[in-house]
Amino acid sequence: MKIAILPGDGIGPEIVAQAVRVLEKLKADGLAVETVTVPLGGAAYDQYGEPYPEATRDVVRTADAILLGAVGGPQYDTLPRDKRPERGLLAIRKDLGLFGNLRPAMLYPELAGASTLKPEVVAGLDIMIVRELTGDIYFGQPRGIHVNDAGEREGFNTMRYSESEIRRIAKVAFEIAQKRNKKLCSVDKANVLECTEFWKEIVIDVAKQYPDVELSHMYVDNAAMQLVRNPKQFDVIVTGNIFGDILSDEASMLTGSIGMLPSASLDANNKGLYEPCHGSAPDIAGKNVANPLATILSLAMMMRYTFAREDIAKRIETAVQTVLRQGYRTADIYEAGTQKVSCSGMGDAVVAALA
Ligand SMILES: NC(=O)C1=CN([C@@H]2O[C@H](COP(=O)(O)OP(=O)(O)OC[C@H]3O[C@@H](n4cnc5c(N)ncnc54)[C@H](O)[C@@H]3O)[C@@H](O)[C@H]2O)C=CC1
Ligand SMILES: CC(C)CC(=O)C(=O)O
Ligand SMILES: [Mg+2]
Repeated sequence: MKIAILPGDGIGPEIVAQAVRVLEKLKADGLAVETVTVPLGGAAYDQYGEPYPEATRDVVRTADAILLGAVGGPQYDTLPRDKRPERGLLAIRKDLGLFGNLRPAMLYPELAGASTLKPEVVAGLDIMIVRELTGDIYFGQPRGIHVNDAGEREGFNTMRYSESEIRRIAKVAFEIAQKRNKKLCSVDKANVLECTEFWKEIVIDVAKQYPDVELSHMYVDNAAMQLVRNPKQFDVIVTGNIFGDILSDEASMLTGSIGMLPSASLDANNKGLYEPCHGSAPDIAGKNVANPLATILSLAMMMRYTFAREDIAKRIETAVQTVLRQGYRTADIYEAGTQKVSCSGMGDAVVAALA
């Protein structure tokens, strides 16, 4: 397993260090793992003047899988736009063709009290959000800030999806739905946006190849509301890049914290980049208080999707469940009666539970 490690910025290095400790434990137990650490985002800009430099590109293109922390920070917000850390993240996703972003929102029963919803509303919650990751308004041209014909400054972005982009992500979502509860909800804003009206039309067409999957459609505003009203009505959600970005952050709070939500970003051959759904959390960076579990759970997803090692994925996920059962909590999921631990303290507990 050739794994590229991209710590990134803010809390990135702290949380990735804990996942690397898990990897080292697996290696000590006999797993053939080779890692190379390279910068992305602000860290890459600091070293190379580019958020996705050639040195990083060369390594990630030949790696089997990539583990990323997060990128970004206020110190980079005034850079020219193409130098900003977030552009480096968009660039690596595009460069590697990582169009399929899986974001599972699952409630560990031990965290029922940390969820923002009542325990009876979230008990057993297990939703898979399938977010398209290399199209939509995050990539569409034209984009920019200019002076318009009326002589006024204007900002603009373009929401675009080609038929093939919609078909391939719909296929991913239908296949995941087939392996789960055969229920797929496609989220759009087809009532006002042509781009997502087209999305809906193509998803309906792809559905003909999956007659065993029950397809429904929901406008994104209603979906945002339904997620906090009755989240268990959803099993698999498929949506575009921006709606999936927003809905997955929302869904994370049902599981207790954004620090619990892992992700896999896959190409057509299951080569993948694995990262927590959250950002670089500059407000808590360098304090050793961030929750590393989303990153550790992303490593489990790597074992499952890229390396087809369900046994190792389960071993990591069981270790996470064990530490939660033992009562260890980082600050974001802390409740009275549990034991507060630091980011590295949580890493210690997970490594110990892996034994
Ligand atoms: N995939 C990535 O690399 C992403 C990068 N970003 C970037 O991250 C920077 C900060 O963005 P924000 O909007 O503040 O979002 P954020 O997700 O970094 O933080 C939002 C809130 O959640 C908390 N939080 C996030 N992860 C946590 C963890 N593991 N444990 C405990 N608390 C956690 C933070 O402390 C903060 O209060 C920006 O530069 C943004 O562009 C944002 C989202 C994704
Ligand atoms: C920072 C953005 C490029 C991405 C984002 O928020 C995400 O992928 O969750
Ligand atoms: Mg996001």
